[in-house]
Parts: sequence; structure tokens; C-alpha cells
Amino acid sequence: MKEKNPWHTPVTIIITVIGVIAIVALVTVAVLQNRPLTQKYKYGIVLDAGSSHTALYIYQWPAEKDNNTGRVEQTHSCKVKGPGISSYASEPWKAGESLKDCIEDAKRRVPEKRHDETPLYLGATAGMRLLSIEDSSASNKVFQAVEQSLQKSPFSFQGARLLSGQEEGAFGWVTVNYLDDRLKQGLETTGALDLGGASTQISFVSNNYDGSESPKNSVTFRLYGNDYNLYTNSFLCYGKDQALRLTLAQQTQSGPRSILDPCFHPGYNETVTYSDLYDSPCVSDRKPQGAPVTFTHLGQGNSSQCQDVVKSIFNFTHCRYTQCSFNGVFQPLLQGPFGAFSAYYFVMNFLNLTDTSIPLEVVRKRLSIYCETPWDQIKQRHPDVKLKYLAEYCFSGTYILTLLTKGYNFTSESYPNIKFIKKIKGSDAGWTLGYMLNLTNMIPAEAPDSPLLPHSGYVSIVTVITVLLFVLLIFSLRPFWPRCSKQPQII
Ligand SMILES: Nc1ncnc2c1ncn2[C@@H]1O[C@H](COP(=O)(O)OP(=O)(O)OP(=O)(O)O)[C@@H](O)[C@H]1O
Repeated sequence: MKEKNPWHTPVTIIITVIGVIAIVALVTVAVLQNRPLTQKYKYGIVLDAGSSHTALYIYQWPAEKDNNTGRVEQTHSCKVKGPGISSYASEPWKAGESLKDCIEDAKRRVPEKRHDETPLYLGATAGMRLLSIEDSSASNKVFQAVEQSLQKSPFSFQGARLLSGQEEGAFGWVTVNYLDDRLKQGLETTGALDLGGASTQISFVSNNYDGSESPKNSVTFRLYGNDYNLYTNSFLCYGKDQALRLTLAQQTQSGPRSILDPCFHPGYNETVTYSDLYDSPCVSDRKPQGAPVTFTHLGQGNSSQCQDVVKSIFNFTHCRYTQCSFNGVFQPLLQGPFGAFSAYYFVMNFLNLTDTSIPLEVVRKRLSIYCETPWDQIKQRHPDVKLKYLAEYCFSGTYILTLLTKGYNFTSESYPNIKFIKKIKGSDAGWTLGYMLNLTNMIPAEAPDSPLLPHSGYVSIVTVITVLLFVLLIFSLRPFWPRCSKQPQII
């Protein structure tokens, strides 16, 4: 004889089955409807045609979010072999040829089905700015050559153009603040310090700058619902390579056969051709008359004299504004944190001086010890470093400290606000990302409406409410519940 379970009545079984099916169906619909789609990416490519070299950057972002919220990140970079495109002025076709290897690399990195929809941009900076000043027809021919070469790529080529110094500074600032997530959240922004080979840029937001004084230094943005009044300035000829020319020109004004350069290590000895040194619009008008063909560049390794010669390339005498940096250029009071990238990073990283909590005096002392080290020892210590870079680190370090403190007015107190950076969250700091974000309208002017809850939160709430409703339903059907008789039923 078996005892009959009161829950095994047809009504309770049907209610339970329907309830379970309803819960499973509801949760499935909630999960499927709101599940993030399998991630597909879109791509963008930017070629940075700098004065010293060209680099290609590939960016990717989630395909379904390209118009506003998707995070853009750098997935790959390719260094073009050879010098910058401006060096091909006499053989422009070679400028186009030089890009081919990196374009082939990009073809392998970007999925083939995305090639034709992937925008490809080339932006040229100070090297081409100088070439266009020197010889605009040669500069046009170089642009034509790179355009012809890039048009043959399978990507959607959007043109090659010369960026103004202001654009270079402003897009560098956008990159740094976008990668730091400062724009979306409306946080205090980070200033951008970019040291290239031929120009250098400083860009920051300052409370005492509204653009009325020196409007040519003002760039306004409305990003994610916030207005920014950015101060930016680019100094052509004050990139690291051109600044070295300026100091060498300063030391060769009388057309000597040799110079004892305090910014190079003792024992350094190189022959330099006058025509090579003065072959740049930054110094060409100062070429000494009647100079020999070459001069011997000898190192002396004297830090304080090096500081003096570097200082002498800046002009601090005239300023028609309330305040200036140098060369009569307006600059508002420095404000906030700064990210210093490109050559700022390469040089300070080599010199082991990226830690800005080290007092400026100690930084100067360490640099002076480095500069005084004989050239032979330096070469022995760093057998793998490119000789040109190695020979110049003493000059470059001195130039960076002079530019920051004498040029831009950083003090012992504000120096720790600078962070020497190469990458932020895997993407290189530089103007290219900001340039692409701007051209693809990827930073909206207004803050996008975001869903109240993340997907996981939404699914959890739907599940909990469904279970509660089901329990409620079961209890509301209480009158129909089978009653247990005191006497066990006998079947
Ligand atoms: N590892 C390194 N050590 C020292 N200097 C370096 C190193 N790598 C690059 N440089 C130099 O740093 C400078 C800046 O390089 P970057 O590529 O940012 O400039 P660029 O884009 O060529 O110049 P610009 O922006 O002025 O057109 C150049 O003079 C370059 O030769």
C-alpha cells in the first residue's frame, strides 16, 4: 500500500510546469535580448609622417559602438624604415616606396573583409612644414608621391595633409586625455608636452586663459558635453634635432675649423660639413660667410656651459603679452598635471630620469655627471644604443630641462607635475589617435545617454523579479492547494 503525495495532483503539477517554463523562457529572453553581441571590430590607420621618421598606427574599436561610446585602442604600430618623408625631397617617389612595407604589415593585421572600409590617413608634421617653407614645390611632389602610393592600398585612403603646429598640439592633448578617460568623465585635464625632431608643442587648459589674449593660441572643443578652452603652441625649430642645429649654429658663427662643444662628452670627435649643418630653414640664414667646408666637432662635457649655450637659443627679451614662454610667445600660467612624450620620454628614460619626484637639483647634478663622462666609457657602457642618439643624450637632456624650466617656466614645485610617458593603456601618446578620433567623429560633443543598468545587472533584476512573481503566484493559488488529510490515503 502506497501513501499518495498531495503534491502529485494534476493542478499542482500543471502550475509547477507552467511556472518553470515561464521562468526559463523569461530569463532566456532577457539574456538573449541583451547579451553583448560577439565582439566585432572596426579599424582605422594613421601614418605619422614626422621629421625623423614615419610610423603607422592601427586602431580598433567595437563595431557596434563606433559613433560614440566604443573605446578606441591601438593594436599595432609599424616603424617605416629610413628617414622621414621630407628627406626625400630630391627623389619624391622614394617617399611613397618607403611606406610599402608598413602598408603590407597593416594588410596582414586588419581582417581582409574590413580593408575597404578602414580609413587610412597620413598626417605630416614639422619636417614637411620646414620643407614647404624651404621649397613648396618639392613638398607638393612628396605629398603627391605618398598619395599615389597610399591610393594603391586596399584601405579607404582619406588623404595626406600637412598638420598645423596648433593641430599637432591640440590632437596630442586630445589623445592623452581620451586615453586617461578624463574627457568622458569631465575630470581635470592633463596638459600635453610633445618633443619631436623639428618642433615641440605645449598644450594645456588654464583657468586664466579664455582665448582673448593671443587668440591664435586658443583651440576650443566641446566634448562629451564639456567645453574646453585649450591653450596650445608649437615651436617650429625647437624639436630636439633642430634645437641641436641652433646650438651648433650659435657656436659656429665665426666659421671656425673646430669647436669645443660643452654638450658633448669629452673625447667626442666628429667631422661636420657646414653645408649639412646649415641645410635647414631654422639656421640657413645664419650660415657664416667664408667658412671652410667642414669643422671638427669636439666634446668638452661641461654641463653648466652646456646650459648657457642651450639657453642662448631662446629669446627672453621681448613679450607684448601679460606673460610669455620664449621668443615673444604668450603663455598663461601653467596648470595641472602634464604628460611629456615622444623625445621627452626617449631621452629621460635613457638617462634614468623619468622619476619627477627626484628634486630638479638632483636631476641636474646627475645629468652633469653623465655629461662629464668620457665618450669612450659611454660607448662601452651602451654598446647597443644607436651612436647618433648616444652622442646626443647629454645635449638632449640639457635641452629638455632648459626648455621646461627656462622656456615654459616649470619650477622645482611644478616639475613633479610632469609625467614622462610613452604609452597610456597600450596606446602611444602622440597626435595620431586624437586626429583619427576627430576625423571619424568618434568623440561626441554631447554626453551619450547610457543605459541605467549594465547588462548583467539587468538580467539579475529580471530573474529575481520573475522568481518573486512565481512564488507570489503559487501563494495566490493557495485555495487550490491539495489538503493533507490526517488519515493517510490508501491506494
Ligand atoms: N630611442 C631614442 N633615443 C633618443 N632619441 C630618439 C629615440 N627615438 C627617437 N628619437 C628622436 O626623438 C625625436 C622625436 O622623435 P619623434 O618620432 O617623436 O619625432 P618626429 O615625429 O620625427 O618629429 P616632428 O614631430 O618634429 O616632425 C627625433 O629627433 C628622433 O630622432
